[in-house]
Amino acid sequence: MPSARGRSILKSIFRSWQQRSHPIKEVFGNLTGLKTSQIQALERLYRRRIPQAEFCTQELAGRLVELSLDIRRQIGILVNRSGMVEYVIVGDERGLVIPELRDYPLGKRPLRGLRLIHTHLKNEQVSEDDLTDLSLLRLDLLAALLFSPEKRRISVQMAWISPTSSGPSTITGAITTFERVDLECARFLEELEADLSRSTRAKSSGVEALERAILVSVTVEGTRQEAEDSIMELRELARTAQIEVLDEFIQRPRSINPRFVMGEGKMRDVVIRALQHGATMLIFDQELTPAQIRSISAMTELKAIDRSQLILDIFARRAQTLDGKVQVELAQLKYLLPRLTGRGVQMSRLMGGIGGRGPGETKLETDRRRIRDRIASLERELKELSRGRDQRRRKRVKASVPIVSIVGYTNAGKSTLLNTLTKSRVFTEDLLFATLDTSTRRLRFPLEREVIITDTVGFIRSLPASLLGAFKATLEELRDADLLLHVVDASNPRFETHIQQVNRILDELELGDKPRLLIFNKSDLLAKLKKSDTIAFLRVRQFARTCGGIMIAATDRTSMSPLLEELQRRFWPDESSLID
Ligand SMILES: Nc1nc2c(ncn2[C@@H]2O[C@H](COP(=O)(O)OP(=O)(O)OP(=O)(O)O)[C@@H](O)[C@H]2O)c(=O)[nH]1
Ligand SMILES: [Mg+2]
Repeated sequence: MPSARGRSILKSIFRSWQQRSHPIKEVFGNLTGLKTSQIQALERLYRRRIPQAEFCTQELAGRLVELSLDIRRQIGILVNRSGMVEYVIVGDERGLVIPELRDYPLGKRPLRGLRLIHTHLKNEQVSEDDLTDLSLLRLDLLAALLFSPEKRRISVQMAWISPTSSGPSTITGAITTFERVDLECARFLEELEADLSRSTRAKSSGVEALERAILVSVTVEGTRQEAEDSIMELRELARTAQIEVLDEFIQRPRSINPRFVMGEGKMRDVVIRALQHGATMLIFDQELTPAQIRSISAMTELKAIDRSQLILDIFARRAQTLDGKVQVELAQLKYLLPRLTGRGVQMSRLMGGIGGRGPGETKLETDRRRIRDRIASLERELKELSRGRDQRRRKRVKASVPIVSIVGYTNAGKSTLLNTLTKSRVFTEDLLFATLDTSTRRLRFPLEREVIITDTVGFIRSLPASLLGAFKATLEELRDADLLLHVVDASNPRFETHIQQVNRILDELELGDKPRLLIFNKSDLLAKLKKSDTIAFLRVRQFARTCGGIMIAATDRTSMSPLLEELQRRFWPDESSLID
């Protein structure tokens, strides 16, 4: 549970988003009940300068304590690396709320460039809430000025973020008298920042990932198991996009927070974890609205994207042919259009995707109108391309060669099957969405018989509507198919969900009544599955038996016979076996 103060920090940050601009030298916090002279005294704190070598002068510390005792509230100042006071904040007896640090965005730096020096009226030590502020806001340093009226002396306790073997964590120093603080401030911060940068880099070494992400799933529907399966797939998608996944969070609240999707407490945990691991982005398993993306990235100072955008991004990387490229750009623009509100920053945040592979930097500045024009022109181009496809199709239909289309969940082994059957070399890989473009090959049977086989883009749950729309053109070819080979990865314990999802998408494409043959692929891995997940193994075997599915290993040519026989039986039922 976040502490009361933790919550109030978040709330104050939320609130301050709405207050777009503020006069620079305003005193922050609740000033009600203060006399004008007291407010003026607080405002005068903005004129102070601290020499770079010191964290705070003794004189200024004395003044803060004095004012604090006068108004009986905590007072804090945020000081930048040049020793200038950037924020003066008034709290209450027990704490203070740091405003949004708009002029000090974090960017890629490990520390904010601001230190907090604040008074503790009751001589209490650095608290949990202090440490939360420190790590959440990544302050350079936090100093509590403690004051005991009996001794009439100021003591100091400091805390800072330090790299440790398990990631950055907060260190709290001992309480000491002001005179005995021995800190060469500028150098200390410089070295600390360098150490933190080094440790984050070292942690993420290995595969040079473009981004480091924390996955978040927030759902009110379904079981926990479903959420876990789905996030596991999101992890695979991230891997395909060469994103390093650092951690995952699943939250199943009673209702969804409309602004941040996850609850505020969870949000805080996520941000702290992001800090610890040096994450650069959050990926949500659920679709986010444009407003949610904006709120979350403003709040966390991390890029936030959803599953659809991740899939779009993968497609953008993978598109090879003109057809594929046109379709992906079309899908990206269609995804973007309703999300444009006309502000440059928001646009680039959305378009940037991962490592900025949106439809191009110059297009970022184009307005809705131009995007619409572009969509129209891409659609024309696509129509042109599909005309060529139509002609080829017509030829095939005329030649009355049976057409078999391979469909199935992504990574099921569709392209491998096509390759093995037709001895060709369509690109296959153990990543999602290896295939974006349909490939067509001939499969020859003896006695001059042949069928045409097409490989298609893999399906996935929550395929973004814009993508499905864009790929409808290529998937049009499925309409001509005499038979759909629905390839299932039998070694995947979630095979049933995959089958359902594929069936659902086929229905959506109005292909529900096409003759279909279920192919259970990767049978070579079943022995392993039997050991690791016996129940899944029994389920898949049972399923294949009851639905008349054919077990194969697409990587092994010799396992193809039952499939070839079945094809032959379906297309040339009168012929006796042609297979050797
Ligand atoms: N062990 C084993 N691996 C297989 C088999 N068939 C395919 N694979 C592997 O599964 C991975 C995915 O194969 P692809 O043929 O690219 O799958 P796909 O269905 O075309 O995938 P997308 O194009 O991404 O939708 C590759 O690493 C293949 O080598 C099989 O029978 N056994
Ligand atoms: Mg493929």
